[in-house]
Amino acid sequence: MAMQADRSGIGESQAVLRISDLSKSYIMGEVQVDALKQVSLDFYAGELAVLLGASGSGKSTLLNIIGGLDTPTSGKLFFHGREITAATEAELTAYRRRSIGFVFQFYNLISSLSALENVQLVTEIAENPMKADEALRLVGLGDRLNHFPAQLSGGEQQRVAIARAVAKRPELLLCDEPTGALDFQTGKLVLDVIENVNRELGTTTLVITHNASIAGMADRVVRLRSGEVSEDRRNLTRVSPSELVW
Ligand SMILES: Nc1ncnc2c1ncn2[C@@H]1O[C@H](COP(=O)(O)OP(=O)(O)OP(=O)(O)O)[C@@H](O)[C@H]1O
Repeated sequence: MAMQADRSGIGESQAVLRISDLSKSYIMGEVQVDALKQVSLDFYAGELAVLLGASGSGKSTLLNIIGGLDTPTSGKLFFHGREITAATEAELTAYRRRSIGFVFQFYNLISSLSALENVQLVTEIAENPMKADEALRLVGLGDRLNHFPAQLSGGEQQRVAIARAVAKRPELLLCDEPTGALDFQTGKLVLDVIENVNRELGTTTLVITHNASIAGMADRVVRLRSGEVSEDRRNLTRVSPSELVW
C-alpha cells in the first residue's frame, strides 16, 4: 500500500480520497485532448465539495475516474490509502459497488418499476443497505413509494435516483450536474436533499456543476480550468441550498 507525504496539514488517515498527479488524454486522430493535467487533490471524510468549471474543463472526466468508471492516462488515485489505479477489474467492481453512489443529470430510472422497486434493485444486492422505503423517506418521497417514474416530476425522479445511490450507504456520493435538467426551484430542492444526505449520513459528497451560485452550499470549492485545478478554497460557512440564488 503506497502512502505519500502529507501535503495538506490534515492527518493522512483522514483523507478518504487522494488524487495524485492525475492526467487523462484522449487521442482523436492527429489531435491529443488533455482532459486532465496533473491534478492533485485530497478529499476528507464528510466533506461536501462542489467542482466548478466551464464545459470541457474536465469535471466529468475527473468524477468518472474517482468513481472507477474510467482510468487515467497517468497518475494515481487512492481510496483510504488503497491504490484504485492499481486495482484489478474485480477490485474495481467491488469499489464501485460498495463505496460509490452515482447521481447523473438524467435519472436513469427503470420506467417499468416503481420508485420503491428502483431502489430495491440496489438494496437487494448491497451488503449493509438501508431499507428501500427508508432511503425514499430520507429524500422526502415517503408518500411516492409506489409511483412509477412517468408519474413523478423531474425533481422527484432525481430524488429517487439519489435514494437509489445512497441506499447502499456508500462512502462517496458523486453527483454529475444533478440539477442540470431541472428548473431553479426544483434544482434547489434536489440540492437540499443532497445536503441532507451529507449532513445526516456523513457521506463524503462531490457535486459537479457549471453553476457557480451552487458553490455556497459546499464546505469546499474546487474549480477546474482546461484540465487543471485553478482554485481550491473552503467556505467559512455553508449556505442552505434554499437560500441560494441563480
Ligand atoms: N471519450 C472522449 N473522447 C475524446 N475526448 C473526450 C472524451 N471525453 C471527454 N473528452 C474531452 O475531454 C475534455 C473534458 O471533458 P469533460 O466531459 O470531462 O468536461 P466537463 O467539464 O465535464 O464538461 P461539461 O460541463 O460540458 O460536461 C473535453 O475537451 C472533451 O471534449
